[in-house]
Amino acid sequence: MTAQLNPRGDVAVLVPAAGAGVRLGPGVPKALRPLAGEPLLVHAVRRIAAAPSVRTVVVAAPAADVELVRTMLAPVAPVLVVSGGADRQASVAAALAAVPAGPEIVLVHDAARALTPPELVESVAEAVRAGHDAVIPVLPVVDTIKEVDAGERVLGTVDRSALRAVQTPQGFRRPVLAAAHAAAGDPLTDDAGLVEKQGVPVVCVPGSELALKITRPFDLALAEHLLAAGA
Ligand SMILES: Nc1ccn([C@@H]2O[C@H](COP(=O)(O)OP(=O)(O)OP(=O)(O)O)[C@@H](O)[C@H]2O)c(=O)n1
Ligand SMILES: C[C@](O)(CO)[C@H](O)COP(=O)(O)O
Repeated sequence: MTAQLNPRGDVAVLVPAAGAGVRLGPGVPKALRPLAGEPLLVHAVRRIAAAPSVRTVVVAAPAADVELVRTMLAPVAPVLVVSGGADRQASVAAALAAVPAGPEIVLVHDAARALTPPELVESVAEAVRAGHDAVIPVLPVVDTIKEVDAGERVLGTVDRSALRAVQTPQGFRRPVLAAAHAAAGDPLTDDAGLVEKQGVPVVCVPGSELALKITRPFDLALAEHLLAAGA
């Protein structure tokens, strides 16, 4: 039987969760590290599953932890779990290959963005449903940005008014994401980048500060505080 959430939903969410978390410091793979007593991945999947449009969730887990992740997520939501790859792009490709027939909108969402609210999942999906091929949530850049050389000498100041910090979930019409991954070459850091290479327009929607990527120890501490404050 296919693992399904809302059978009337038109969205599949791919959750790359196979990263090591090197920048977070030594320990188990990042998606399995505890945040307020539960693994990051549990927080992430619980919020995805609360989005009414979501029909299918496919998690790309660390290769050695596929069974562990299946057991861990069974009480949270019906999900498919596959083995992730050597980089994020390979993990997304493995999850994409496991999406059953049905959903015509595919979102890609980092397990590391564990506090992302279901409303952001819905707003990205809705923008794809409204006719966009590819949609990314973004925030304005708040710091002054300098370009530097290899010796950390400043070459100049970048005009930040045209820059955006990109989050996930990133949403795509399913054939658009499939074609972009089929044509993929060297790994890129996000799926929109693959789609851009195909010449497909990518549009932005407002992101959420709660969708921060837990990357360094400070981010984990911040996420703990946000949860304690009711996020
Ligand atoms: N081989 C990989 C590498 C990353 N990811 C996932 O891609 C997301 C974004 O990656 P990032 O936050 O950079 O995680 P890590 O690669 O684990 O971080 P680091 O570079 O610090 O090791 C994470 O949910 C991570 O689990 C993945 O599924 N497979
Ligand atoms: C996809 C992403 O979350 C967009 O900001 C990000 O690029 C992934 O992080 P990584 O550290 O580059 O893997």
